[in-house]
Parts: sequence; C-alpha cells; structure tokens
Amino acid sequence: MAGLSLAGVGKRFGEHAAVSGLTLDVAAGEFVALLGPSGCGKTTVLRMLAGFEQPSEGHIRLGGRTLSDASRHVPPEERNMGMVFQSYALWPHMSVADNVGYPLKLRGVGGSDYRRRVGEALAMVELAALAERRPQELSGGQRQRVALARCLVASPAVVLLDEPLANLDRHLRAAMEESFRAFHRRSGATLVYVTHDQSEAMALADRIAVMREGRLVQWSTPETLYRQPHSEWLAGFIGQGSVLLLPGAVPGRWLEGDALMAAAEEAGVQGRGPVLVRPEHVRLGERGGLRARVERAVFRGERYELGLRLADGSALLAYSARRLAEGSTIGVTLDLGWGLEPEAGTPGRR
Ligand SMILES: Nc1ncnc2c1ncn2[C@@H]1O[C@H](COP(=O)(O)OP(=O)(O)OP(=O)(O)O)[C@@H](O)[C@H]1O
Repeated sequence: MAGLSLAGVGKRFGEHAAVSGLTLDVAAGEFVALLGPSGCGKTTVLRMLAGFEQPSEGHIRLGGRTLSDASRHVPPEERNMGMVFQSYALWPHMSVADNVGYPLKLRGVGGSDYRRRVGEALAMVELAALAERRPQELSGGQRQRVALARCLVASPAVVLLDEPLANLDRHLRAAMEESFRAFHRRSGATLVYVTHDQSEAMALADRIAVMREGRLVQWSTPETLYRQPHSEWLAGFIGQGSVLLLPGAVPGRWLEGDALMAAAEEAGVQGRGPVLVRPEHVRLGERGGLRARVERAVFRGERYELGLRLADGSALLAYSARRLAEGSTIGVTLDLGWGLEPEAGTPGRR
C-alpha cells in the first residue's frame, strides 16, 4: 500500500494562514494522529488530504501519485480515501447493512460481491448481528462503528478520522479506542486521526504530529513526545500538566538541596534552560532531598496524586502509593532527565 506525503503544505483563508509549511511522511499502514489545541489547523489538514480544500502551496502525494499541488487537484471521490466524522452522518431511513453498502451501490457493485463485502465490513466492526437495525436503534458507539464499516467497505488506502469520539462519553471512548485499534490491525489501512485529546492520540497512534497555530511543532512517537518534548509549551500540553521547569541556570543555584545538585549532575543536565520533571521522576521521603509541602492529596484509585510546593514556590506533581497528610512536609529528590527549549526557542531536536 501507498505511503502519504505532505511537502511544504500551506493553506490560507484570505489573509489568515490556517496551515503553514507542513511536511510529513506517513508510512503505508501507519496510524498517525494530528494533535493540537482548537484552531491549530488539524481539520484543515484533513480536508486538504480528503480533497475538500486545495492547498495554497506545497504538494500532497499518495504513493507516487500527486493528489494536490499548484496545478493539480484530484477530486475527493478519486483519492481512494475514506472519511469518518464525529457526527456519523448515517442515513436514518436505511438499515445498518444498507448504510454500510451505500458506497458500493454508488460504484455499481451488486449481487454476491455486494453482500460479501458488506458482510466482511460489518464483521470487522463486530456488528453483523445488528445488520437489519436502523441507526436510531443503536448506541453512539455502535453508530460510530457503522460509520467505520461504511468507510471500510470501499477498501480505502487511507482512512481520515475527524474527532470520531468527540460525541461519546468517557466510558465509551475507552471501548471505542479498542475498536479503532482492531480496525487498524484488520484493515491494514493508513489511518490519519484528528483529535485535540492528547491521551487519545497517545493511546492510539504510532506517531503523532503536534500542531500549533498552523505549524508542526513535533512529529514523533508518543513515547518520545512524552519523554522528550521539544519545547516548554509541548511539555505542558502532553502528559500530566504539572511539569517542573527549572528556568535559567544550574538547578540548585536557586533550589537548595545537595541531592538535587547530585541528581542534576548525574543526569548530565548542563544547567541551561528549563528541565522537564514528570511526576514519576519525583521520589518521595528522601533524606537530604528538597523540602516540599503537601498542598493536595487526591485519591486516584491505584495511587494518590500529590500537589507539592517547594521552598522557592515552584509547584510539583508527584505520585504516592499512600496518602500523605495535606500540610505535612516531606523530602523529595528529582530525577532530572531532559533539557527543554525555552518557550521562545524554536523546536529543533528529535
Ligand atoms: N473555510 C474557512 N474560512 C476561513 N477560515 C477558516 C476556514 N476553515 C478554517 N478556518 C480557520 O483556520 C484555522 C484552523 O481551523 P481548523 O478547523 O483547521 O482548526 P482545528 O485545529 O481543526 O480546530 P478544532 O479542533 O476547533 O476543530 C482557524 O483559525 C479557523 O477559524
């Protein structure tokens, strides 16, 4: 199957640049997420991939074939792509099976071939038993699976998904994540999944393209994004919100504590720029560590989440297996691992 490539893609609406200089290479069969805050240009990218919008600059290719560039624009129906929206867009007067088979009817497929392909698509999303129901007799998750089957029935090379879980409650979203994983495994299609939910993107995608204000800020695996974000902004956007940024110079120049200095040296932190500390990098109850006051202890089932305050006023998030009294003081040491670009800096590292 064919890989998807975007080179220098931009889209302007009048004076406004919704997307600028976007370059991405997506391997055939890869599951990628476009992630970013509202208005960052994700949907515009998806619409350019689908062919609903023409890029103002750059080109989009699928395999060796150019889909869009300055002079060419292959229409949506000739792109071999399927699209799934958050609104499902199912026909209420048709059965589940007829909804799924609709794209085949449009292509003039009939008879046993039609029945076989509809049956296979329904089986893939585990809805064969509900084939004769109407969409309004289904749950939200089931409707979304019908939309997936309808997209799949035409065997697209690329499936574009625009916030497909946005209308579902939290419980159902987790179950549907599993459906998407299974769908990806069985179909072998290249999936491009737009979301503003970082945990959803991390759970599903092989690689994530994070966008901000129309530009790509990082393109990497979920693990790299979490552990080695390129910028302060990304560090806050991905993973638990509370990261400790030690701005400026050598940690310890302004945070007292020998243990912190030792940890910083051990981790090879040169003391330039802020340093990322995730909650799992905070060790509690250490002698000789920094003193921290427990401001908040929230029970999260498998652990407590602690809001700590260091002597210099910095906030820190930590995990603990046992409850610690709010207002108490403990020692902490920090496992300092990753130096970040300051907010004003340009992301440059992989
Ligand atoms: N047809 C259009 N005409 C003018 N401006 C547009 C058009 N479509 C999108 N925009 C603008 O382009 C920017 C990017 O919009 P886009 O819908 O791609 O963002 P998004 O990241 O998908 O946001 P959300 O998560 O809220 O859907 C926004 O500022 C939006 O207002």
